[in-house]
Amino acid sequence: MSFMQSLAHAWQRNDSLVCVGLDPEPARFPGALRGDPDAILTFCRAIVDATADLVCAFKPQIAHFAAHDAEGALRRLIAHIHDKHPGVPVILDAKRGDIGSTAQHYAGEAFDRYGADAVTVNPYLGRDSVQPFLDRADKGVIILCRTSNPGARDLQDLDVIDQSRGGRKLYQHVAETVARDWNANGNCALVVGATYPAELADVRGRIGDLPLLVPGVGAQGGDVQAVVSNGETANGTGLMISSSRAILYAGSGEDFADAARAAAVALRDEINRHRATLPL
Ligand SMILES: O=c1ccn([C@@H]2O[C@H](COP(=O)(O)O)[C@@H](O)[C@H]2O)c(=O)[nH]1
Repeated sequence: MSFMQSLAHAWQRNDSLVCVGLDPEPARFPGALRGDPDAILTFCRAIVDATADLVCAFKPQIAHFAAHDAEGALRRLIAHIHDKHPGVPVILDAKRGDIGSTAQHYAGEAFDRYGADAVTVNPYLGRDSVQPFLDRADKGVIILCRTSNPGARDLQDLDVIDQSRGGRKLYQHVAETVARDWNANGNCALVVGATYPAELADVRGRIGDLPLLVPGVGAQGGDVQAVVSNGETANGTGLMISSSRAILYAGSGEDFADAARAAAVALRDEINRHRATLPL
């Protein structure tokens, strides 16, 4: 099944737009895990098993593994998700971007080495840098558009002139370019931060039903109601609303996985209260 098919099924099956971000920070792990040589895998696997029926996707962030020399744990975690929770897509948050010959290897890293179903990429180097990802038609390519951080304004809001369509902001140009030109295989999505609801509405207005990965609720303070009302599609889906720290570190004791589950239930229910249309 392709990433887009898995995502559509997971939205329906779990009645959820929640994406749980897997950002392990060993310093925040419960004391019981501190002596565990495989603590990153143990922690993330417990979170996954406690929340898999509540999510439309999982999103491990590669730096949180690589910084701890834990790429092997990341690979085994993704294999565990596919094995124990088939049908829940895995988005590798790697924000890759390089010239085509190198991007080819980044695509192989995400999809073949790690077995991810989708990967985040940076469009700054242009179409040829994203092409090796786009060519993997069964995989999702989730392109940075308007990110959640304060500095998103520095470049993404710059006015640009498009010869055929006049003035617009850079993120608006990215949104339209991806929806119109880069999505020939139907495998593109965009990243838009929850912390900028007006820009989220603007992007949704430019891209039809293209899925949006929306980080920034929870620890970054994004407003859930605004995200849903400004970002959902007519059938009440179209969003992967991602939260990492607010779910992973909801508890700090041995019951951390139960606390994470409770936080994921609360987020799913809050989102669903604001959805215009719930799937059948
Ligand atoms: O615009 C972006 C793009 C990616 N991220 C990533 O999402 C999570 C957010 O973590 P929280 O703990 O829920 O704040 C993290 O992995 C970021 O690298 C983002 O925040 N904004």
